[in-house]
Amino acid sequence: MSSTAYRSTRSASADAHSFEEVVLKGLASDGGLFIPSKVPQLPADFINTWKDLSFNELAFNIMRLYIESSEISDAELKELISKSYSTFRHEDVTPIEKIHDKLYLLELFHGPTYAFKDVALQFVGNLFEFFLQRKNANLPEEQKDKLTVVGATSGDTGSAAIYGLRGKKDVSVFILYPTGRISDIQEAQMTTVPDANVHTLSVKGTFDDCQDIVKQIFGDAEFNKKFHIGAVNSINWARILAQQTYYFYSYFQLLKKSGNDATKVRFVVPSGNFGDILAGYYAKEMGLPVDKLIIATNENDILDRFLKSGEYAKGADVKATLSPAMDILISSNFERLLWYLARNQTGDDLQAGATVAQWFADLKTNGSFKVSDAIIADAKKDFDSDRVQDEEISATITETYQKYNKYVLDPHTAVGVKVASDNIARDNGADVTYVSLSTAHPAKFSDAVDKALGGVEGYSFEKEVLPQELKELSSQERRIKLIDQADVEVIKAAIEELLK
Ligand SMILES: Cc1ncc(COP(=O)(O)O)c(C=O)c1O
Ligand SMILES: N[C@@H](CCOP(=O)(O)O)C(=O)O
Repeated sequence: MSSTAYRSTRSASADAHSFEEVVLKGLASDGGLFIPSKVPQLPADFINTWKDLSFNELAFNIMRLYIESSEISDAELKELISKSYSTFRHEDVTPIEKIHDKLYLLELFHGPTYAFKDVALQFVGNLFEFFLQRKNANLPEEQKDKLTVVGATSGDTGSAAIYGLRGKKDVSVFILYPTGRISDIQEAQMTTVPDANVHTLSVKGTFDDCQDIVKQIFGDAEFNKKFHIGAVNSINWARILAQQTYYFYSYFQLLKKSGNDATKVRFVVPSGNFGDILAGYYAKEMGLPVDKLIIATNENDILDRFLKSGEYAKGADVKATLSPAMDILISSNFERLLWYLARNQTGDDLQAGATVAQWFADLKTNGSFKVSDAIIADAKKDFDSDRVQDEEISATITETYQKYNKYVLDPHTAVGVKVASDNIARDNGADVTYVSLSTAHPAKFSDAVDKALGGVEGYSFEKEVLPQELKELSSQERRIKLIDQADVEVIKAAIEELLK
């Protein structure tokens, strides 16, 4: 049975949206995020019937539970999935790598831009194209629906969105990134793409400024009506949906690799905007036997502070860390989890919407809100958290390289590995296996990797880490448009101008 009625996290009234509407709108008009109010449940014998499926077959089975076949037929969904993952370099799409008996890495960086975002954004790009082609079939050019995708990035979403959408018919994409706060390779990936439908805006400010501007643009009814704004950030439900597959796939891979020995499985997820780990929450809620989901943050630790104190507080300034893609003050996707936590208290969807709307109004006016002890206790049934400092990131990269066959971690993955290792030490030999998500290829973050490994004898970034494809980017011409004011009106004007 599929779970097809989507609603907004901030709606206090009966609210039902189709999958297509949710994907094309991105953000609800009340500022909330779309969610399936009922999480579908797995078939009772899913372990036996699903454990030997390929990545694509699993993706189909999972997505089928969330998308009505009257919206996308079986054949169409299979075709979308197969097209999306044909661009990956690894036959398993997202393989797992054993580090030691208790720790596995889930490698999510085998897609076109070497980051976990490709798993969702290759699919989202094809989905946009599918819906638009269907809508626009047989319409004269001037009546065709055109989508203007506007996204904010701290480096990885932008490149993955651009590679997912470049050259797509009837879609233009605008990516805002904070000037000087992304790595050189990330900027090269985004700005060397020559397709006419791709635009990048380098904004003087932080990622949170960019994310805020994007949300303001979604809230601007007139602009939205004129340009049909679409979302590629994880506020778009399709991102979260597509990311669920690798929790299932890695669970089954782990069962095989460990000879069915992995009884308690915990996923550790380097987290910023809370999209990646939220996909794991849905997998767990559907019935995947995950013991815990562990949020690993860098020093921008709003999520870790929340789980420890119950207060969701923006904090002071964002800190520039060695894991820049996670330098985020407000985790926009956390709102989805908050809705389920609020609903668990009363069982009432409408009441949950009113509660979440109030929390976010408080966040806007006071910079924080606090939830009850009961809600925190509920969150802790599924989640645990920890924060990692820059020195620990460097030490983890060095230690992993030296101890585990020269395996090179990217700094975000190192945040997860550090948290997993601390948990393993605390478990004191207990039978728990950790799968830590490897969210980017180390080549994307040469500064952090070189800082950790530069002094290690025999190490060479060029020879051991940098793929030829990324090496070639450095000599390509970049198109950089600087925006020296993090201001929504300035950005809107730039978008209008470029669309002309
Ligand atoms: C490499 C990398 N790791 C981790 C994260 C955090 O993921 P999320 O924002 O889904 O929590 C990001 C950015 O989102 C990222 O680019
Ligand atoms: N770390 C992200 C920030 C945007 O997050 P998203 O997952 O909501 O798109 C990035 O790399 O851009």
